[in-house]
This record gives sequence, C-alpha cells and structure tokens, in this order.
Amino acid sequence: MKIAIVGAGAMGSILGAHFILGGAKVYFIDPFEAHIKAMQENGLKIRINQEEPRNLKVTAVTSADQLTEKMDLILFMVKGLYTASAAESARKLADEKTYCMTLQNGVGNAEILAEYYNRQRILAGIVEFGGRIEEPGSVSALINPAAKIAFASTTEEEPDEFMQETADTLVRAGLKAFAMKKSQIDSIIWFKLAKNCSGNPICAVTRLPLGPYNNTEEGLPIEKAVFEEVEAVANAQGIKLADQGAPHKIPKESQMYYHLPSTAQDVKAKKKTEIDFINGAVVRLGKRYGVPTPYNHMIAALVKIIEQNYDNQF
Ligand SMILES: NC(=O)C1=CN([C@@H]2O[C@H](COP(=O)(O)OP(=O)(O)OC[C@H]3O[C@@H](n4cnc5c(N)ncnc54)[C@H](OP(=O)(O)O)[C@@H]3O)[C@@H](O)[C@H]2O)C=CC1
Ligand SMILES: CC(C)(CO)C(=O)C(=O)O
Repeated sequence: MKIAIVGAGAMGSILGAHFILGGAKVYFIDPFEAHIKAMQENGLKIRINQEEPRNLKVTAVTSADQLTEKMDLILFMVKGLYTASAAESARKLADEKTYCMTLQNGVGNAEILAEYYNRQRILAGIVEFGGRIEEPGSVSALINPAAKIAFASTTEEEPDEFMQETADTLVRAGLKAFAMKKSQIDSIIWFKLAKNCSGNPICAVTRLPLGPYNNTEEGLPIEKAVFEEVEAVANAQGIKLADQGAPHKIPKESQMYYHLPSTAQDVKAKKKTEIDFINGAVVRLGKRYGVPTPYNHMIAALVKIIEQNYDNQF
C-alpha cells in the first residue's frame, strides 16, 4: 500500500511511522523544511510513551511536486485552516482510485477534501491519542491503552477491503484501529469534537496541559459546560455522542495528564490555530440549529484574541 502523509507534523509523523511499521510504503510531505531535512538525513525518531525512541528510515519531501507516483491513500494531517491548500497541492498524487482520509480534529475537513478528490473515496475519522514534535525529525506520542483510531467512508455504509487493510496495517503496528460503518462514525467524531472543544482551547488560554487545569475545582465545570453545548448541537442534528464517558478528572497515571493539546501547542508556538474547525464550527452549527453555545463562543473568541495579539502579550 502506497500512502502519502500530507502534513507530517506531530500526528502525521506518528501515524506515518505506524503505517511503515505495519508494512506500507509511506511518503511524508510537509513544508516544514528543518523537519523534512532532519528526516531525510537522520530518519524519523519516534518515542511512544516512556519507551526508548526508535529510528525509522523514511521518504520525506517538502512538496508533492517532488513525487511522481500515484498513491493508494493520501492521509491529510494538517491543521484545518490548511486543509484546502494542502488538498490542492497534493492533487497530482491522486487518480480516481485514490482514497483520501482525514483523521484531523474538528468538522468540515472531509467536505473540503470532497471538493478536490473522488467523493466516493473520502474517509473521515478520529485519532484519540496525542503527540508533539520534540525537535525537527523527532516526535513523541502519548498513547493510552484504550486510545483508538476509527474511520469510515463518507458515502458508503460498509467498509470495503481497502479500508479494512488500512486499519489492519495500523493494527499490525500495535495500534487499535477500526474501519467502521458510515452510520457509526458521526457519534465518534462528535464525541471527539466535544473532547477537543472542552479541552484544547481551555489549555490554550490557561497555558496548561490537560491534567493540571482539569483537576482544579474551576476547570472541570467549565469543561463540562462546553462539552454539554457540543452534545446539544450534535443532538440537534440527530447525532448521539458515543458513549465514552462525560468529562471527568484526568488521573495522573493517564498519558494525557501532561499532554499539551494541539491548539495549545499552536498558541505556544504563536501560530494560527484551527479553532474555527472546532469550537468555531460548533458555534456556527449552533446558530443554524437554534442551540445556544455561549461557552464555546467565549472560549473560541478568547483564543482568537490571543492569536491576533501574540506580540502584545505580557
Ligand atoms: N497533536 C495532537 O496531539 C493531536 C492532533 N490532532 C489533529 O491532527 C491534525 C494535525 O495536528 P498536529 O500534527 O498536531 O499538527 P502539526 O502542526 O504538528 O503538524 C501539521 C503540519 O502540517 C504542515 N502543513 C501546513 N500546510 C501544509 C500543506 N499545505 N501541505 C503539507 N503540510 C502542511 C505544517 O507545517 P507548518 O508548521 O510549516 O505550517 C505542520 O508541520 C490537526 O487537525 C489536529 O487537531 C489529533 C489528535 C491529537
Ligand atoms: C487532546 C487530544 C489528544 C485528545 O483530545 C487532541 O486531540 C489534541 O491534542 O488535539
């Protein structure tokens, strides 16, 4: 199986590494020059939880223009605000048979991919573990034992053989991965969205990892309020959230305790965030379905204010 990873940052690198370990041929594409150069020269270094890091020999380029082959699968792992430009730039890697997958956080990415690629072959899903770039060429992943990857076709109810093989490739590499039915995936995507909306921006604003903020008396109630609004917006669309538990105190033993969510990583690096694809999307859909979302509005607005003022912060 030939797979292009478009957006070989934290999660793209981690997922790509697992695809390699599962037996796929992987091409990493990312404009982050220092990262790609380090991968070309020294391989990709990946550390999972507290294990010893391992090094993988990889094929990595800064632009799809440097590749000539057509892919079986293109996995998009850029931040949502770059999905359209990334989709445009990777077009030459696809033909009608190519599958395109998004495991990005938020909603709206699959619809963008469908504007550029064969609509019948768009796969959408989630990844429940976390990661970060430690330094160019080196990534770390925090993976709780139950953390899964789940995806489904956006048009076909049943997963086909290719989707099953995609999941099996990740399973061979030691991950929990599931090719689901289309009718099962929305509740999983929206549960993950509720988790992201209620965790990511609060960490971005408080400048804390998940556990330390969530274990305060004040943090958890805010998290619950944001989560419940996302649930109400999901319900208004006929989507019931996956039954994976309401927000609760994150125990110190969890790999997620010290994880800095992706939105907070962006704020730390003074980058634009994908807040419009997470809380921002919930606010927009809330308006459409008549569901009030004041907590999501407030927290998204705070992130946007910060984003516009990196140089003015104390
Ligand atoms: N980090 C995490 O723990 C988790 C993240 N996610 C989700 O995964 C997705 C990726 O996040 P994450 O890996 O953290 O993000 P990163 O910022 O680490 O990686 C994204 C990479 O995409 C690159 N990029 C930007 N534009 C393009 C383009 N046109 N073509 C190719 N690459 C491009 C960026 O380069 P540059 O920096 O130069 O812009 C960056 O290196 C997001 O949707 C996120 O929400 C999901 C679960 C956990
Ligand atoms: C926190 C985590 C891993 C899961 O909610 C995530 O999706 C992120 O960091 O963006």
